[in-house]
Amino acid sequence: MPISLKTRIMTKVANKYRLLFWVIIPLCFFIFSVTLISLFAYQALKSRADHEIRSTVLFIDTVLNDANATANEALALLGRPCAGVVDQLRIMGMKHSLVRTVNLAHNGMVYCAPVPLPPNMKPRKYSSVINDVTPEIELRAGTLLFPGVAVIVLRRHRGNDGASVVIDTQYMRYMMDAVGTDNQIFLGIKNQYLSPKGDLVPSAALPNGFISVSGVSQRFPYLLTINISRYQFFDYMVDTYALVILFSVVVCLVMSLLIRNWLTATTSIRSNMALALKRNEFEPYFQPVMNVASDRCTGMEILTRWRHPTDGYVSPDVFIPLAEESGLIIPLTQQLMRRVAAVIASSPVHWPEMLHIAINISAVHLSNRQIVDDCQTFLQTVGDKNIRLVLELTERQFVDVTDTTLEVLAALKQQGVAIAIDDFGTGYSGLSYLSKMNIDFLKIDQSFVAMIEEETTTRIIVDVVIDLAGKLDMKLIAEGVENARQKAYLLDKHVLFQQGYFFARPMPMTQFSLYWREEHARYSASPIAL
Ligand SMILES: Nc1nc2c(ncn2[C@@H]2O[C@@H]3COP(=O)(O)O[C@H]4[C@@H](O)[C@H](n5cnc6c(=O)[nH]c(N)nc65)O[C@@H]4COP(=O)(O)O[C@H]3[C@H]2O)c(=O)[nH]1
Repeated sequence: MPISLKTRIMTKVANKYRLLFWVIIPLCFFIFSVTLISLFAYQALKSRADHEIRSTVLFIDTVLNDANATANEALALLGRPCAGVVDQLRIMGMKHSLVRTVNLAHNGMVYCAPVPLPPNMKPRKYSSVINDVTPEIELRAGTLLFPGVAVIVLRRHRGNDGASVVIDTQYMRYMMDAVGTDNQIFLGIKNQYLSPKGDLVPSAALPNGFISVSGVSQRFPYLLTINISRYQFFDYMVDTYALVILFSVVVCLVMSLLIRNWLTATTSIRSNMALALKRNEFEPYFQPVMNVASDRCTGMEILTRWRHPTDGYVSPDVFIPLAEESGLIIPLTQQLMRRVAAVIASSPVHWPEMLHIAINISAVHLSNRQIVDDCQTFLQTVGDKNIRLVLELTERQFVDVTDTTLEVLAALKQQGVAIAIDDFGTGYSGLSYLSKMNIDFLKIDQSFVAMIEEETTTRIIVDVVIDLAGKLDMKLIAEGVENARQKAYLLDKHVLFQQGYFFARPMPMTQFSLYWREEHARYSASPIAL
């Protein structure tokens, strides 16, 4: 059957999109690793900011505690004439490096300050809030004497009188920097924020961070906020995880290269396969199956070989799965059957006993009624050459036993075609599956035959497989027999039909014709049944 237009178009489209994988898969991997790295960086920055805030809160609380103690001390001076206490206020201010001045107020108006107020300036009125427990704090852009330098004013009240302590924020900001942060810490009191530069920013104008972390003091009514910008975040990520990012880029490139090479190879195999079919590049090889009791050839397994004109030998383990995937397996098998039938038909040899010719078919073939016609054509072509056609179905592929499959199997049986399960012991078939499919032969997989020479415990597996096959009452063929010990062991277990390099390797058509003639000449006398 010629390769259908649909198959050709589908193969072309599949090949085209397949190539995208070498870009998509590494790209997905890269996106995944960058996402993971970003999550790590996000978590690391967040917990670093948390830590910075906790340390800064501790520090500011200490400063405010000192200021609060000073204010409490100053409260004791309330009511006394300013001239008598102003020196004490000065000394109190000097005790703490961050305290700029200590003032006393009466009826909400400052009446005593260490530095005389300019005569044209009225001191600010005290807040009406009277709270003896928590001191009141307030941010100011500057004082009357130093208008451009932001301060915190802490007040303690006694009725409408009170003491206020003015705290310099400049040192506080230096100290905040000393916590070792690159992040921007804002100190929020009431509706204003003190920026790291010393400006006062209203809450609404606070810049939005990509990551925002806040913390409050348990003791004083203020808030600290760190806003980490997107730029800072990426900067940190690139700085900290540069090696990991580089590593994932290298992995992506290598991955992309490997996938690309693999895809190009398989894609070229795929597209070459259609051409190879047209050019008859697939060749049947013949591997004899022996009856070891009589040492005679009773069958041949047909194995496809592809010798590409430029790429050389391509293993069936590579091109058969690709042919199955792309739908080329059916035309490939049909071509093979035609060629094998033609070789047998053209040979002058007429095999004295029934010779089994086993063709490998894929599971998909059984759900296609075309196989019945193909077998019919094969049998008609070989005519009276005394050939029994065997279809070998690998156990590694699952066959969905549908009504069509059963119809196909019944039709094949009627034609006298036998069914063998290849690679028995490695795949899907359960007992009910085998009985439904009406199987004639089981081929013990070569991996079990290889176990024969291993330790007794491993060899038990071979015995179990042989026993199971025997109990299923099917004829057994062992494949992959490579030496006399394996042959003898299998014979001892009554596995008479054996195939493998020990007897003969798969051979091309020319060699097969010769082999066939020789075998025929030597053994045509005594009949053997398979
Ligand atoms: N180590 C060892 N190997 C041995 C020995 N005797 C035979 N072999 C190899 O074992 C494989 C037996 O074929 P399989 O199990 O049907 O396994 C086959 C079969 O499943 C598949 N295959 C080959 N030709 C076709 C085909 O035309 N159609 C389909 N659907 N599958 C095919 O490809 C598989 C591999 O085929 P090959 O490479 O030809 O490999 C063949 C054969 O060359 C031995 O003594 N020792």
